[in-house]
Amino acid sequence: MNVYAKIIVDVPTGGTDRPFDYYLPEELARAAERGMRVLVPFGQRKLTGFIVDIVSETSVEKVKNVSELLDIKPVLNEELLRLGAWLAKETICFQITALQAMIPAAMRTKAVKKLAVTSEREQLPMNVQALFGQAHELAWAKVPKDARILRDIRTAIAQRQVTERFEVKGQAAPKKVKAVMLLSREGNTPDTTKQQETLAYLAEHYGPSPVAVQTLMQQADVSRSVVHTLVKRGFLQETELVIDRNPYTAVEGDGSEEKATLTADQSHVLTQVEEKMAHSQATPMLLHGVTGSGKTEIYLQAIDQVIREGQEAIVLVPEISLTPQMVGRFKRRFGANVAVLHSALSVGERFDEWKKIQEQNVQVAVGARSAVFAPFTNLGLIVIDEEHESTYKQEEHPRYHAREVALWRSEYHSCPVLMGSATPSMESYARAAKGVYRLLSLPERINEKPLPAIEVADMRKEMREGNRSVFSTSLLDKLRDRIEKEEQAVLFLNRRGFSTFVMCRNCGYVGMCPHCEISLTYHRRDRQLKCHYCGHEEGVYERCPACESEHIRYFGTGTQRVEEELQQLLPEARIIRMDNDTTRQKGAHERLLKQFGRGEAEILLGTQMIAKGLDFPNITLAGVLAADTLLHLPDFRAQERTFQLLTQVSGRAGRDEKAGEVIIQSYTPEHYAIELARAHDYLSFFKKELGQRKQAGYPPYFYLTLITFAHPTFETAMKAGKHAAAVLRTRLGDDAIVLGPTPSPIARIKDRYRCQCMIKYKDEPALTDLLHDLFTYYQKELQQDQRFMTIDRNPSMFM
Ligand SMILES: Nc1ncnc2c1ncn2[C@@H]1O[C@H](COP(=O)(O)OP(=O)(O)OP(=O)(O)O)[C@@H](O)[C@H]1O
Ligand SMILES: [Zn+2]
Ligand SMILES: [Zn+2]
Repeated sequence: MNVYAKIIVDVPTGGTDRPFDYYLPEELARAAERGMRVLVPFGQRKLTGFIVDIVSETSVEKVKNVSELLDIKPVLNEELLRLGAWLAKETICFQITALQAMIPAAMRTKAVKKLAVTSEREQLPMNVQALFGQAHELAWAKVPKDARILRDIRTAIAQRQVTERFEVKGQAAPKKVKAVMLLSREGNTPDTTKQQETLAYLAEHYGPSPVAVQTLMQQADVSRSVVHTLVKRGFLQETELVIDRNPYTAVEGDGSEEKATLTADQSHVLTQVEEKMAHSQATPMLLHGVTGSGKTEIYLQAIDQVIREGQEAIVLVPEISLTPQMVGRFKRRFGANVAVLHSALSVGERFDEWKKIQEQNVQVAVGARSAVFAPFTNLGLIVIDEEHESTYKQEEHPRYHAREVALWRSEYHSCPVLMGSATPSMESYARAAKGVYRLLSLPERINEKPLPAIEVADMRKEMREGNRSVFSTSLLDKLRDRIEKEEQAVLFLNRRGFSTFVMCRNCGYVGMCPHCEISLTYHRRDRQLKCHYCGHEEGVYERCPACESEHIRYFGTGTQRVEEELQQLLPEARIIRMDNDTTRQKGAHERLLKQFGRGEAEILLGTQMIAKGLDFPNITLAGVLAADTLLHLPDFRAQERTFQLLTQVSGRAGRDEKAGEVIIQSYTPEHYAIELARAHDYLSFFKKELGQRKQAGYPPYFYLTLITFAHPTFETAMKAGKHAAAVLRTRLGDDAIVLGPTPSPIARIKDRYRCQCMIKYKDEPALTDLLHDLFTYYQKELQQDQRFMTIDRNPSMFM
């Protein structure tokens, strides 16, 4: 009997967006399974593809052979294959794009796949032993694709005698750091007690083993010069240490931490979650809990129950809250039973974590957006922390929202989804209000600690009274007070809010990108002007290109400028700045937070990245420098985002014994988003905002789909837009509103003019098919250029 594979090949174009039939030669047919990757001849090339089905007949006359199997076992199981088909349909993308999104990047790049022996060589089957010879590792390319060998390798993998690894060129090189080790210098005594203590610490904790200098400095709290002196005097020897680049494997935790005794509110919530788990009900639950109310503790205890039932759990966390601090909480509770999936990991490391899941070595996966595809087979719970975060939406194909994927998987596995937030998204809270989601709530902080008092500083008034600084009098007073009391403060600055551009003060000329309709950003460090959309760079101007005047003003990056001003105003303050510039280096984020945690500074000044997850007892003041900057972005979610951000930032203050205070600086203090954040009144905000959304026809009343056309000539882009709008208007129901085409808010990117159509609708069952038709039509129109048209369903960005 002949066996054929239906294969989705890796060519993301309209014409190839269907399975192609290939013949499976007998020796491959025995090993082949749905969900494996293969190499196949396609035109003149060899391409990778996914087997989506195996059949015994084909209507194709000249079928070609599958050249090679690339996997020992399927990388996509039945569930994920189905999910892929659903993703492609719902988000309007090619099937290959959807399938690729679900596997680790290592499998998509030119990584070299290797097999490595992980046990006694003698235990391996003879033919596998022979294959490895004396080597410890073997490139996959060298493995004969013979069914028997493949089967034996597969058994060896199942028995953990052999493992698969990916090596990515360059990235895989292990990182070396400076280290020291103890030398015995009997009879010699160090000069100072600090030196003595350091040696004692080393002897006790590391014995004769080397330790990284950085680690020693932190753990034993010594300066580099002490270490240096000990080396010079022959007590220590300098050496190098190969360190694990994965910041999370270093995160301690053996799973021994005890559960907290829950408060009555917490118990009530947990009982409801466990009830849904016990009955295998795919109920979506929205946990609305104020900041510091103990939501994470509930996740931990619910997951504990999942583990005891022998099931698995996924925890989604926004990228920026996925700090070692956060991961540590899971590791302390569940130890090695946790895999962490994070984009900060190298491609190879992420594959290693993914494999722990695939090989069922762990029951918990914690990760950012794409962790929603974790290949578990027996899910008992999916948690989405900070469910309102916009980063759960992927802004490139496939443009999926992790929440929607989670809901799909929860149906498949009949398990609940638990979404938590102090400021739920309008969409989710509306669904909860309608009873589509079960609403759970934690209205109070742990131990009835009060939420911090919030004061709004009216910056217009400050200005009128002659204060031209970015700090209100009140904020400055309170900062001085904290420094005196040896307490700490966090200051938040929205990155987008402050000028980072260059302007001529004589003629008003602003440096713009020659390819994109957007001003260039000034990078002080390398004295360059850069475009954040296309990467265009130019040197800073000495004279204005328009009028030749020398009066050019270069605004520093927002936080840097603010730091300088703050230091001038408060010379005694020790400030730690956290922004993209200071955290670019790997591990810098964590190092700065640790410094702050140890009290090495009174003020932590930063961007979005400090708004979340900080849990330091000594923070008693939080300040928002410019609350209005987010408010006035051209986006219907601007108010909602402002409210969320202000609430998050406020949540950082007074989480422990000492009470907290918050100052929000604003030019429009009477705006409801600011006023209601001040009052800690989510519900009123929700109602007010809901009214606005209804009036303007936005979600949760209407669904949105955004279609963007881009082309080197403006007319062509508009023409396509007009055509699409006309088709949509005739084919959609009377309730649907088609807006545009209009030029996009950013009218040109990478030399392509952009215009957009917006569809607002309530119920359009035919829309998905119609969008697919349009997509296919425009794909054909324009052979090579894929960027011509993008379709974004439920968009979260409108630029
Ligand atoms: N039942 C409990 N008893 C004592 N302490 C608790 C309890 N539950 C949580 N905590 C502690 O209270 C603090 C806040 O809890 P947690 O971080 O779980 O809240 P959260 O709602 O997730 O916070 P946020 O959303 O603001 O990050 C933590 O330090 C946590 O260890
Ligand atoms: Zn000028
Ligand atoms: Zn540009």
